[in-house]
Amino acid sequence: MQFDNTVIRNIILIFLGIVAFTQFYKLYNVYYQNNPVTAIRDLTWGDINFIHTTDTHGWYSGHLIQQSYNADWGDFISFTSRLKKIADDNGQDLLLIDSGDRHDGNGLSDVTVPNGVKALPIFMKEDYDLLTIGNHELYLWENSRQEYEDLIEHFKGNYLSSNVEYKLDNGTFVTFGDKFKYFTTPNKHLRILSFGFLFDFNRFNDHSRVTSIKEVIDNQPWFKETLKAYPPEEVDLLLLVTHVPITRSWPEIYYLHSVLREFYPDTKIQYFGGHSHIRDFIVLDEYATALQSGRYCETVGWTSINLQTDNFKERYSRTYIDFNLDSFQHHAKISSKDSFDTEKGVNVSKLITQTRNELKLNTPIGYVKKSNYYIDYVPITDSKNIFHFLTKKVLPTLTPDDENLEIHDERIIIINTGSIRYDLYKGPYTLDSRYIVSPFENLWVKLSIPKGIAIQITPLLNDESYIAKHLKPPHQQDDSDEKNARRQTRFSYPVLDLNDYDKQTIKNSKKKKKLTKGYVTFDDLGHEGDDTPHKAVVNFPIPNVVNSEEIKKGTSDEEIVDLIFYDFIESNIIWALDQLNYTLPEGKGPDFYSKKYLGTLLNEYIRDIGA
Ligand SMILES: Nc1nc2c(ncn2[C@@H]2O[C@H](COP(=O)(O)O)[C@@H](O)[C@H]2O)c(=O)[nH]1
Ligand SMILES: [Zn+2]
Ligand SMILES: [Zn+2]
Repeated sequence: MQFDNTVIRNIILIFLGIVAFTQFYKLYNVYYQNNPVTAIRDLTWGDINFIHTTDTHGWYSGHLIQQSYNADWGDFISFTSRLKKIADDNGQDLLLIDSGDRHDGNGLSDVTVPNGVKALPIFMKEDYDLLTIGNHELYLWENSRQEYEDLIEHFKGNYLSSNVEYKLDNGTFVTFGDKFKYFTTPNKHLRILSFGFLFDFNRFNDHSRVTSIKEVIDNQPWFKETLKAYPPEEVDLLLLVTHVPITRSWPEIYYLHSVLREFYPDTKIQYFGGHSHIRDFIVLDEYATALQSGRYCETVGWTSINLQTDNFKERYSRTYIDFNLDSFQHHAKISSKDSFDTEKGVNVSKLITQTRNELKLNTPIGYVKKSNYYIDYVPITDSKNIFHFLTKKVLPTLTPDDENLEIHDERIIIINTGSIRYDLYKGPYTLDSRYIVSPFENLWVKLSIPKGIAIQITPLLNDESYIAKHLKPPHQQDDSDEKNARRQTRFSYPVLDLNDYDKQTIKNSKKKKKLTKGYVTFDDLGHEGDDTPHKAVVNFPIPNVVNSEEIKKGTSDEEIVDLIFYDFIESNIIWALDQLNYTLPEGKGPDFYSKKYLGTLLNEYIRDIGA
């Protein structure tokens, strides 16, 4: 068989092309091994440096099935102790700050009575320089009492709370810790005046009291007297440890800042925020910034300040450190785990394991076979959305505790979406999983009202008014106006081009095989704050409330139906009825319906039916 030269030449060319491509692909991989796009971005150190945690919500075991957050509290303690050594060796200061919310959302804190009794001693192993109180320390008296009797005693003088008080048995109100602290840092001898604030939270238990920041500033003389007692020439840095979102759409920090600037026109001011569970960094002016560090031990926040430079860009740095060992060891500059571990850190990790065994947190309840169920990684209409799963499958299994209770043929069951705290992942569903997803132990109550009224409640609560806004997942409370404002207008240091961000994110997402999913944070300093580049996780919008609907077609609006909801959102339901000009019959408040918590319903559904 005669082959003409062309065919032979083509075969050789194809062969050479395959060889060249193979070589190129090998070189491409070698390049990425040495320069992986997931190369961890280094920390920038300054005269004074801060490690910040907030909204840990009991996640001290770490995330057992998420590699990106595989470090536990013992590893975190080893990490901060290594960083302290680096700071001391360089004559720099490093302060550890926590912004509260240490309960609700993890079996380690929530499975005990009272909540937190085993988790808080683990939290307290970390030597925080300053910490404050979150709203989750105030829903239940038992948690407020723990703060007052245990944490404040333990953190002597470092627990600041300028607008929250605790009621003693004799009825007098006292400060949770101290209203302010004036101190000097060990290495740079910086003189710091610090305060601790909580947002204007009104669901505090009757053994506590929150006064709004504005009320404290305007009507409690002690605050301005303190500012006058420590004039600018005696203060190198003002430090505000808060459980307040720093986002521009939440005004409280900005009011506080306007007053502080009256007394301290150009003193450096560092704010730490919390509550809305997002990573964020805001530039308030050229001598003031605010850092917020996510949630659930997914993030360790970092910010540094160079106090001497006149150049804004050299003055500040911020990093959101993924809560994992690779990141921790990278920033500690210690490649071997054995050398990275500290005795205290190892002992705390052992205590966590021992506590988890004692609490039987890994007890299997069932198995999530079919899918992951996400809070907002997929739209609410998607069968893989957890609210879709709960409203279609789980809530309809709720039955009244009293079988003699008067009930009607049709019913609507409403939950606030903020009551669901984390995605539900495929795999073993354990006692821990139940608290991770649905930790709150609210009673179900019932109102029997005309169908025409009942079907309007959910849409009404899902408008963006303030009263309803606090019912959705915290990170979704940063409303879309704020997100858009953040993307279009930038503070003048530096002016960021929105397109840069989009280009970078699209570029990153094109390297999908090299990037893990995770946070891609766009803040006032740009989009390279995350220490580990990720492929962005999408957050679809989530409403304030969702409901299951067991309503028949064709029945009239006057038909009486049962509206069932958490007692936690009773005030919001009553508000909605008022908005609808519906008056409940005399003495017909909500009736008790069931004390089978949603978490228990979920357990039974997964155990008996499977998900
Ligand atoms: N159904 C319930 N939802 C609750 C309860 N306590 C709090 N929440 C929800 O959490 C957010 C606040 O969370 P945070 O971590 O940002 O402080 C709140 O707005 C509610 O949506 C509860 O007992 N039951
Ligand atoms: Zn929180
Ligand atoms: Zn909070």
